[in-house]
Amino acid sequence: MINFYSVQKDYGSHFALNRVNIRINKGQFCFLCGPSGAGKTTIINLILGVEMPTQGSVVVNQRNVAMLKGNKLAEHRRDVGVVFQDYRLIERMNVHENIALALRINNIRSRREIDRRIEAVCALLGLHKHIYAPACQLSGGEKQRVAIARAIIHNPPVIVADEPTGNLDMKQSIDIFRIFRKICDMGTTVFFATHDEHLVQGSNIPVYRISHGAVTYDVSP
Ligand SMILES: Nc1ncnc2c1ncn2[C@@H]1O[C@H](COP(=O)(O)OP(=O)(O)OP(=O)(O)O)[C@@H](O)[C@H]1O
Repeated sequence: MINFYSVQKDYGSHFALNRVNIRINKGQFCFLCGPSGAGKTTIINLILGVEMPTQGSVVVNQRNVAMLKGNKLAEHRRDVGVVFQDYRLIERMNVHENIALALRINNIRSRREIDRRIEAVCALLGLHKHIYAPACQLSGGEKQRVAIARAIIHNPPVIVADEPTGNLDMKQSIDIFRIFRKICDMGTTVFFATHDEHLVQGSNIPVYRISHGAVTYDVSP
C-alpha cells in the first residue's frame, strides 16, 4: 500500500532522507516515530506527492508517485486522506460546513447524501453534539476529530497523519490515537507520524523509527 524503495531526499546540500525503505500493507497501522527535524514531514510529503525523491521511488496504492501529473496526481491525493498537527479547519465555518467542503471537492453534490455522510461520520467520531458549532468554538481534541472526519469522509484507502496529537494533552492524544485505531479496524491503512513515545510504547503497533534521515523498523515496540 505504501512502499519506499531506497529513497533519498536532498534539499540542496542537506540530506534529509538516506536510503529509506518502508513497506506498509493494506489495512495495516504503522507509526513513524522520531524527534523534531528527523524527516517525518518529508516522508509524509513524499507520500502525498508534495515532494519528489532525489533517488529511489515511492509507490502508494500501486502508483509511482513521481510519475503522476495533473488529474492523476489529483486522484492520488484524493486517495490519501491527510491529518495535520494544526487541524487546518476554516475557523469561521461550522463542523458540517468544514466536512462538506471535502465532499464537494470529491464531486459529491447531493445535499441529502452530504447530510447522510456527515451525520454518520460525526456519530462515529463523537461529534454529533457539535455538528453546527463553529470550528473556532471547539477544543483542540474536537477540532482534530473534525479534521479526521474531513480526511475520511470520502473513504480513502490510506490515511497519513503528521503529528496529529502534537497540540493535544495526554488524554486527548490517547482519544485521537484510539480513533485512528478504529479507522484502521474498519479497513483503512494508517501511517501515524509522532514524536510521542508514550503513544508508541506498549501499543504493539509496528514502528518505523527515524533519526537523522535514516529509518529502522521495530515490529513490537
Ligand atoms: N524545503 C526544505 N528545504 C530545506 N531543508 C528542509 C526542507 N524541508 C525540510 N528540510 C530539512 O529536512 C530535515 C527534515 O525535516 P522534516 O520537516 O521532515 O522533519 P520532521 O521530523 O517532520 O520535524 P518536525 O517534527 O519538527 O516537523 C530538517 O533538517 C529540515 O530542516
